[in-house]
Amino acid sequence: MEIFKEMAKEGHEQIIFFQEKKTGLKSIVAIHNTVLGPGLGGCRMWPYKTEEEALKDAMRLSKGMTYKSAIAGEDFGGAKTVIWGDPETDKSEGLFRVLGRYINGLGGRYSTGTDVGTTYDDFVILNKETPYVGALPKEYGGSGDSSIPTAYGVYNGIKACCKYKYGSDSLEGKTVAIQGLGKVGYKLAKHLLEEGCKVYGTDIKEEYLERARQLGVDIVKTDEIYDIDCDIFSPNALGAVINDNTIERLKCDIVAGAANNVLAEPRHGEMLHQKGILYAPDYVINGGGLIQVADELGNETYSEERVMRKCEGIYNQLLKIFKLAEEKDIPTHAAADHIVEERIETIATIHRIK
Ligand SMILES: NC(=O)c1ccc[n+]([C@@H]2O[C@H](COP(=O)([O-])OP(=O)(O)OC[C@H]3O[C@@H](n4cnc5c(N)ncnc54)[C@H](O)[C@@H]3O)[C@@H](O)[C@H]2O)c1
Repeated sequence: MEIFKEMAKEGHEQIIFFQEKKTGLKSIVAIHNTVLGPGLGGCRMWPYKTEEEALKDAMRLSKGMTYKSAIAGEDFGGAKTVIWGDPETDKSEGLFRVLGRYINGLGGRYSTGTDVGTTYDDFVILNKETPYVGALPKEYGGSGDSSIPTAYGVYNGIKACCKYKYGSDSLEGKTVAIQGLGKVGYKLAKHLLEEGCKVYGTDIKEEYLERARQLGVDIVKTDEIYDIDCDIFSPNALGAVINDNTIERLKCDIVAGAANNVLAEPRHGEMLHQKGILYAPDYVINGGGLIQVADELGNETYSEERVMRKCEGIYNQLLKIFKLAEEKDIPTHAAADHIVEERIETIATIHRIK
């Protein structure tokens, strides 16, 4: 991979490689864009097959964070850390403390937090070496479980989709198929059932199925979720679930859920557009967690009320995106990208004024 060429193509500002022999740390921090503010993005730990795979993932994820932060109206840029290692076997106090020291050396240009393969406990350790970490548990002065605002944001986003598609944001009597009943999916199901939806759901973990069943969710087999005749299909488990195989099967009007990178490729957003299925772009509707961390890091005191209010703002942001997509006759994900790029350009212009 020609790193400088790839950085220039995707617009990355900086990539930092950290290693420390004793602890076995091999880590990459990719800072994509800091026009709006310092880089913000979680830390993923994954047993990548190659160095290049780790680097590509850091670059892809950091760019995604720029877009997520920008569309949420936050004054943070996009960045991400990856640790090249197995979260089951390679974690240690030393590893997270040395990473904390290195991140501290960036002087606030980047703040981190949890992602796939890392936990709150890892960041309580890392926090001993740097204050540049968000979403710590409440007992450690952090803002706690980010799935609460994320689920609330998705719920508000689904209401916006219904407003646009059906002319009313009432969810009463609507049928929703939820893929993944984990932290976000379960809380989302609760919001939807409270508002009179019929909810189908699936997961691969038996204990999650049982607690959802008790809530009133109709459980279906994992593969059946794509075939449910429903108003809304809500992916809250894996990425790339909107692809050539599934699009043909979907019997819904709306796709709206928390999962990241829902579209296998951008062309699948175009395919949904052609089929008349309204897609709530993932990085817009699942911004609740980012909004929470940005509030924790960007203010002297964290305010849960402020975060929940901002999550309600996802409703209007989506309506704006849908309107633009309609005006330009483009897919909704492209309309969201357009708004992000416009905001970054505007703020860059403003920052030039001294
Ligand atoms: N938690 C947050 O604040 C947040 C914020 C933004 C985006 N997201 C994204 O939302 C999604 C859900 O996040 P979460 O925090 O609830 O994670 P989670 O791990 O608690 O839940 C995901 C669930 O999906 C289930 N699952 C895995 N494979 C499945 C399959 N093939 N079919 C059905 N279910 C399957 C898992 O068993 C798990 O219960 C993830 O894609 C995550 O990246 C989460």
